[in-house]
Amino acid sequence: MNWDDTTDTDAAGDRLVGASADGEDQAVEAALRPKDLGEFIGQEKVREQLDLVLRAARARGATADHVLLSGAPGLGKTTLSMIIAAEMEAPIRITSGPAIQHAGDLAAILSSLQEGEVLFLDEIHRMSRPAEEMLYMAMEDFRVDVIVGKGPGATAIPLELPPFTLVGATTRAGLLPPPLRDRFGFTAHMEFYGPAELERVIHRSAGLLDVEIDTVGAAEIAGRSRGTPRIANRLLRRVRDYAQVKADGRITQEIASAALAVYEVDERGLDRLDRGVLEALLKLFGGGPVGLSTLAVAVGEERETVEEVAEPFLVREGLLARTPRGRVATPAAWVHLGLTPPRSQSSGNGQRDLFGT
Ligand SMILES: Nc1ncnc2c1ncn2[C@@H]1O[C@H](COP(=O)(O)OP(=O)(O)OP(=O)(O)O)[C@@H](O)[C@H]1O
Ligand SMILES: [Mg+2]
Repeated sequence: MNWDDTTDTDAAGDRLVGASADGEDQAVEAALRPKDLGEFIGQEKVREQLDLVLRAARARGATADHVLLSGAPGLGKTTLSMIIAAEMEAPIRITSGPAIQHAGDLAAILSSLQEGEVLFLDEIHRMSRPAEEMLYMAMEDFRVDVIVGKGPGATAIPLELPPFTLVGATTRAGLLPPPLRDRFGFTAHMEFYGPAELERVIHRSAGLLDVEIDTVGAAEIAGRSRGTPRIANRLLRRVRDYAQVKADGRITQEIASAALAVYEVDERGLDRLDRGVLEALLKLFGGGPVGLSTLAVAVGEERETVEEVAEPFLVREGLLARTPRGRVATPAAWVHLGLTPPRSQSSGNGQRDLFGT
């Protein structure tokens, strides 16, 4: 699976199905975060492996190995970092790659860590090069060289650090330089969640938000959540609003689908932008192939918005393919929009392989 290109650009504004956290998410997410590994839903392999790593470290009375968490936005990286600290009964310090511009910024943080502390470095792929190089030594030898002075007179003063656990998070593991990747003792790849797992996330969150929801109501929301707990929680809040205003507050399947129809999130989690792109591709260009720029003009969006915001999910869902000749709709796209492919579709416009003819 390739989620390296899952980028939510500002161009798309605050989408209900966007995977990045908006202001409201940030405010409520703290309350919805699972607090320990047992509460963390899904990601079985990651959970099992991490459990072993942490238990073993605890049994040895040692600081846990450095952990790298990689995965698309909203899959639980920040949540897991906090769980790691909680499981180790260690304090956690939170910072991010973009916040560390100079090696000195990092030296200041590292030198103030307590023994056993968890340092969570979000968006670790966005750290500056000099800071990254300082981090190599800190991770391996628990030591940094602080450079004092400039030019030929500059001297490096070694500084011992207490043992600590670095938890790095990245949505783009591919962008990490190998020397950095290699210094993590354990790497967890977070996958998109299946519908059953998302249902559990929704039931759990509904409980915490004190909302009544039935099984089919939760399934309805789960199916539209694009494999992402953050989106599941956000859709749940919007459905809750609707249930409160239009009904008795209880979430059923009818309420969930009526609410999400209002917000234009369809059964598979496509929103207006996604559907607009697909519709243009099918109705105006007979399913393609069509160039990205032409497609973007047709939907009245920036090229980047179509490419970075709409397409990754459509590709992941198997509704659209990027080919050397342009964008092509798959047979599933025609089915999803309830349209019939034109006859010429299967006869020689570059889609042979896709249509199996
Ligand atoms: N496995 C899970 N079980 C229950 N809830 C989860 C799980 N994973 C994530 N969540 C919920 O989804 C929300 C988003 O998770 P989190 O902030 O950890 O994602 P992230 O991977 O750090 O995203 P980003 O890349 O944007 O920083 C949280 O509020 C959390 O409650
Ligand atoms: Mg995060």
